[in-house]
Amino acid sequence: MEPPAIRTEGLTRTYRKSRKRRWWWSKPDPAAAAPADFVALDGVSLEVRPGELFGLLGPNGAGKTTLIKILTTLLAPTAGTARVDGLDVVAEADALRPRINMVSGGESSGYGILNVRENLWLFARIYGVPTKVAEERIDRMLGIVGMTDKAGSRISHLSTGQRQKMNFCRGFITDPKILFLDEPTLGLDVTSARAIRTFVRDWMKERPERTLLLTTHYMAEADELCDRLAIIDKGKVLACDTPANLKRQVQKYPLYEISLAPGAGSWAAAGALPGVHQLTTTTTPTTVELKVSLLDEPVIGTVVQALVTGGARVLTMKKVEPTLEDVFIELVGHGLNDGAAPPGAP
Ligand SMILES: Nc1ncnc2c1ncn2[C@@H]1O[C@H](COP(=O)(O)OP(=O)(O)OP(=O)(O)O)[C@@H](O)[C@H]1O
Repeated sequence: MEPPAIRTEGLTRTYRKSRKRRWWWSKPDPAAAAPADFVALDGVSLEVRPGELFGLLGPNGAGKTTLIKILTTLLAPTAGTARVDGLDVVAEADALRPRINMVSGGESSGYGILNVRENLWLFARIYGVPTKVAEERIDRMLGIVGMTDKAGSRISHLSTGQRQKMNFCRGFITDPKILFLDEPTLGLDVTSARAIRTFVRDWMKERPERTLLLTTHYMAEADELCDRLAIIDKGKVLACDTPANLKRQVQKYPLYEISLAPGAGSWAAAGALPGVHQLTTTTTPTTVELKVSLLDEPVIGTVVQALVTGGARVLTMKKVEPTLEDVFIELVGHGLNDGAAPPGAP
């Protein structure tokens, strides 16, 4: 039987916290405790099947990159085990490396004095891809990201987004069995991000044995692309399922979006009403957006009444279907992109 594409058991990674800086004239304090290690990954057990497009969804600092670095042999775990394509990422790293590839949206790899084509060709040759095949793949990939006209440009002359697209091409040129994409569309314009998503989907369909692990902050991207995904926060996996099943978990709570005029009144009382399950707020330049999930449908009347009594001016209100963001809020207590901010009062 084919092994799982990725399997981790109790995977843990701690980082050593640096000691507080001490001036040379100050005396060492023998009572000062050594700083505790920081746990970036905390006992993660996951299984990704061959052929899956699997997502890791979590806020900044959740541990996604740490996990990807361990799976791609760039970082050793502190405890636990990880196998990729059946191979142990520590003991069998050399055998594993030719089968995988990794692209990180934020990285700036490549040689500035070489042009785009030369950089990609060099990388393909390091992986042993024959020149003719490499040339064909380079042409195809540059076409997909709309950079055919930049093939002869030195990478030191590229914009940040163009560099990122070149790196994206690099990930596919070796035709890896298992590919790791860390935030592939971070900061790209809408059209480029859409082209990349379409390509990723087509690439997966082309050969059923390919596996792709993707991290993203973008809920819609995770929802659109991933067969299954793990929601990760503070180094722990909080949930792992298909996007549809995850959303089903929160479907039992009727969900409303309410737009308020900014600066008018208070919504704090609404969040504390009995029957209100969760209330989160987002402030836009023109409105304050409330998202309220309820234990029971009729509670919406009480919520609106509390808002009006508090002096808030309701602009629009609609019932909505849950998104992955709502699953995340349910699990973590705040939105993916708004830090640890609790539902707040004005
Ligand atoms: N080399 C390091 N030394 C110390 N702490 C580190 C190191 N690398 C990462 N960390 C910490 O480990 C935690 C997890 O970081 P990681 O980069 O894995 O998160 P992430 O989920 O990829 O976040 P982001 O979405 O912001 O990229 C963070 O709190 C980070 O500060």
